[in-house]
Amino acid sequence: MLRSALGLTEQGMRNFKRGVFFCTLANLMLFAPIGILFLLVNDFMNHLVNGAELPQLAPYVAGVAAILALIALTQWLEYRNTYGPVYEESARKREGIAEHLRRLPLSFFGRRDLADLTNTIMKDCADQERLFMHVVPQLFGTGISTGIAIVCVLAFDWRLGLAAFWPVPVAFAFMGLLMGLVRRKVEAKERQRLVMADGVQEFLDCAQEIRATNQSEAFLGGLGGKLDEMERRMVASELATGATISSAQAFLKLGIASTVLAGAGLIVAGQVDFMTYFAFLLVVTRVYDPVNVVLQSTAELAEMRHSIKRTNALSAERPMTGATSFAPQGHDLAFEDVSFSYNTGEQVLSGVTFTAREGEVTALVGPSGSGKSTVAKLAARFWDADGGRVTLGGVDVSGVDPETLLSDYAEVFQDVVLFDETVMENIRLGRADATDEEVLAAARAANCDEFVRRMPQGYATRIGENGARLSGGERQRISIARALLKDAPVVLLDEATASLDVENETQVQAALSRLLAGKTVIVIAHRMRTVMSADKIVVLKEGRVAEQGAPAELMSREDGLFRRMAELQGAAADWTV
Ligand SMILES: Nc1ncnc2c1ncn2[C@@H]1O[C@H](COP(=O)(O)OP(=O)(O)OP(=O)(O)O)[C@@H](O)[C@H]1O
Repeated sequence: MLRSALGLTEQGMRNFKRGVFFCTLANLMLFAPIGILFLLVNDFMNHLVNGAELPQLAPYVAGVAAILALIALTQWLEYRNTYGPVYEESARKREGIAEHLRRLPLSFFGRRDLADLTNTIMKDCADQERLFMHVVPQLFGTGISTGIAIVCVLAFDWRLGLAAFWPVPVAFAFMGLLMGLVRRKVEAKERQRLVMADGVQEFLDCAQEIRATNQSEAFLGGLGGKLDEMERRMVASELATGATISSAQAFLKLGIASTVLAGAGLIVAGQVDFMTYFAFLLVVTRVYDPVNVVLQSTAELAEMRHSIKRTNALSAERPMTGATSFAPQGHDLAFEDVSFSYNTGEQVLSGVTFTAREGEVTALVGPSGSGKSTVAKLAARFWDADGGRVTLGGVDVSGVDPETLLSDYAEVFQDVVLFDETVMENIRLGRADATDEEVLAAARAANCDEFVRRMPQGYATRIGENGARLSGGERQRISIARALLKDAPVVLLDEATASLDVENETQVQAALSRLLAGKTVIVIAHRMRTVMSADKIVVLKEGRVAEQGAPAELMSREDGLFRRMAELQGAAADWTV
């Protein structure tokens, strides 16, 4: 319960308990000098009032030295049990989140906006790291040690104890009453921070389009508005937090006054001796400091609660799981009455049934938005179908672990993702254990060799963030080289569109023909040449299979849809064939 509220792993909780223990010990040790001072003053009073011997200072000095050593030891133990383990816990948590994200279905990434997700991984984890280092163990430790001190003091003299400590519950009750308001302000600030981060990310993502359409000023104006709102929310949050804490802390000061008054009254009535009164005055000057710390930290907890809630919500997302042993009978890929909708609820595929056979090229054609890319995504279990099933070699892919399944797939999509690494490493992504020779062979087969050798350091050239220095055709050939290296039995291919020039297109086609030989190929076809040379065509329209068959067969249908499309190709611009 507490572990989940604090968002800790099991090991983290064990370390946390140790941290709290040593923090409590360190705090209790800080009361010890008061005890020594009390004993010393008591001896002196005895000497002055009763004529007892002048106390020896040596034992007190030794006592103080021993206590200082003990304080140093307990603080060192507290430090060791909070700081180091917090870094480890933080690393564990980040690794856990990364591992979890790896297994989440793509539907999750569609639902969550990326700025929010980045915020959770980076800022929330860092916030928790800071708070678990500087605030939470100290909050618990101080709370416990102060509680122990209060019980001891009450046992010593309950009347003076009450006079000293009555403001403590009042201050906490006051905090409790206003915490709802503080939390709301903190959450509003955090929401606005996300809006802000979204705006900045959008600006960076669309910088080129914004400039091209002369929208920079308008866009920056909008961003400025979000920044102003952020500032307002931050001020409101700081104000609510600060005012609540200061007011609660002000209550505590009343305890000093009530102790002085009650003590004076009890002395006059002869119910308390001067030394007891003196001891209480010493305790009162010391005991409110840790309570102040607790009050301060309680407000910080409001912020932490928000960030823990978000990391916990992320961890609670259900990952995609499945069997890690996968033994398909061949590699025919079959869609059986498949229906599917994205999170929006709109039906994207309905009753889709077709088989892409091993050794054949199956071309998907249809208007923009008819569901071709969605079919390709379902084939590789990037998403799970809502109805019907997708099978590979007779095995339902929804029962197979996504990573195991994907080892049988190679994808060449239009939006090729490249990393700011060397060309060699970008190709090696196809198969991590490939040797340099194998990478070079794949690059040659994908017609990358010529343009790579023209680069300053050849295969050792870094290609810039997302391959910014490469043309569309070059990027696609790198992606084909990756797929060749992987040599998976199923290839999903989203053909490049008109962005390729003639030379590039010829090179890409030659590379593709090597990649596709003997594989189960699903191609989202954009060129007539590909469509006509496919073994089978599946025509999609509004998420349904309108027609399917060999190109010649579909062309021979008098009033067939595909035939009409092919004939009207020039006029019907929105059909991708
Ligand atoms: N991640 C997503 N979330 C919500 N809806 C989506 C998502 N991806 C696609 N869609 C919707 O699903 C429908 C089918 O899209 P899909 O990309 O499969 O079509 P397509 O035939 O490949 O289109 P195009 O030829 O333009 O690439 C469209 O209405 C699209 O808006």
